[in-house]
Amino acid sequence: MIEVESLVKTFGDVAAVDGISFSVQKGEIFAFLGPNGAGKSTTVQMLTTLVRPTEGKARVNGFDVVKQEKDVRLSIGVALQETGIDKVLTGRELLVLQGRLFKMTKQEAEKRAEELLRVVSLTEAADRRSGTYSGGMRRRLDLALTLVHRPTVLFLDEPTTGLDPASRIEIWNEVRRLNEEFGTTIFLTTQYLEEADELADRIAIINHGKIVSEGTAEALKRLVGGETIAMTFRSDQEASAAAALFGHTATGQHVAFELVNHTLMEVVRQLDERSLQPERLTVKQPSLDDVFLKVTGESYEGSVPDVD
Ligand SMILES: Nc1ncnc2c1ncn2[C@@H]1O[C@H](COP(=O)(O)OP(=O)(O)OP(=O)(O)O)[C@@H](O)[C@H]1O
Repeated sequence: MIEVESLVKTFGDVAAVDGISFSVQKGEIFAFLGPNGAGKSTTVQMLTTLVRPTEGKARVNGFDVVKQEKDVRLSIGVALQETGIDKVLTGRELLVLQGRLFKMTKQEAEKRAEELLRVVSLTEAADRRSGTYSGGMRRRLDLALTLVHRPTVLFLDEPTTGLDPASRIEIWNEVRRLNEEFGTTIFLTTQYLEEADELADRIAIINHGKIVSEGTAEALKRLVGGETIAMTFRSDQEASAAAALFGHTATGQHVAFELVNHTLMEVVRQLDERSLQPERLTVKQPSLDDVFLKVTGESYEGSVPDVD
């Protein structure tokens, strides 16, 4: 549905997007994950024909984004970072208007509005002015507006940036629903590792205009190794004895190692057999933060503003 080959966009000396290639299959949710200024919006703008690539090729729904921009536009839905929704009209009125812009009859547009209000759970608020909606509701209305003409590919540029945690979860549910109910292919950008992890079938990490890693969340996490176990014992002696059982050394009362050669159950059983009881035991899964650090050498935290 989306094929991108060596795509480049430069602004003066700045390579905002620096030779990226990837493809997104039909029905997939694909996330572009990266910090501020990584090149996410510029990529979305090229794929949605709003910005012309400097070099490279991209096709969306089989249409070339430069040579067939009109066909691309008619087959996609786009929700950009800033929602430009009129505040005076109601949610329903805006949806009907959008349908009319896509040349639907009044009846068709009204029927479609009703359907979409249900899809994004705004039926009850349908006849209120959209200016009275919360941030989350406005984003949901924005999603509905992008769906009026039944696009097969949907582009969402940072759909939850600036939203509170509860509204973010609402949006996630809607995005999943669209994908499941209509089989819509979704390309989304996000600064939030958690969001990519929650929603995406596949993730590409973008940094300084380049894709630095790509795969499922699971595969990306495997890059940085497996689970790690961390234990704290009452004494250094106990910690040393416990560590030695698994071929490791303790640091004071602490023992930590990756669960490569032993399962968690084996570790617990062996400790129990020798009456070694840790005071604390935690098992940590690798996170996408760990992946980001590994593939970019930079910490993800600190590059992203807090939402709440
Ligand atoms: N119109 C423009 N003119 C000049 N430079 C630009 C323009 N648009 C983007 N850039 C630069 O290109 C780089 C990538 O920007 P882009 O907006 O694509 O990043 P992003 O990953 O979407 O970040 P954000 O989360 O802040 O939107 C940045 O360094 C940005 O300053």
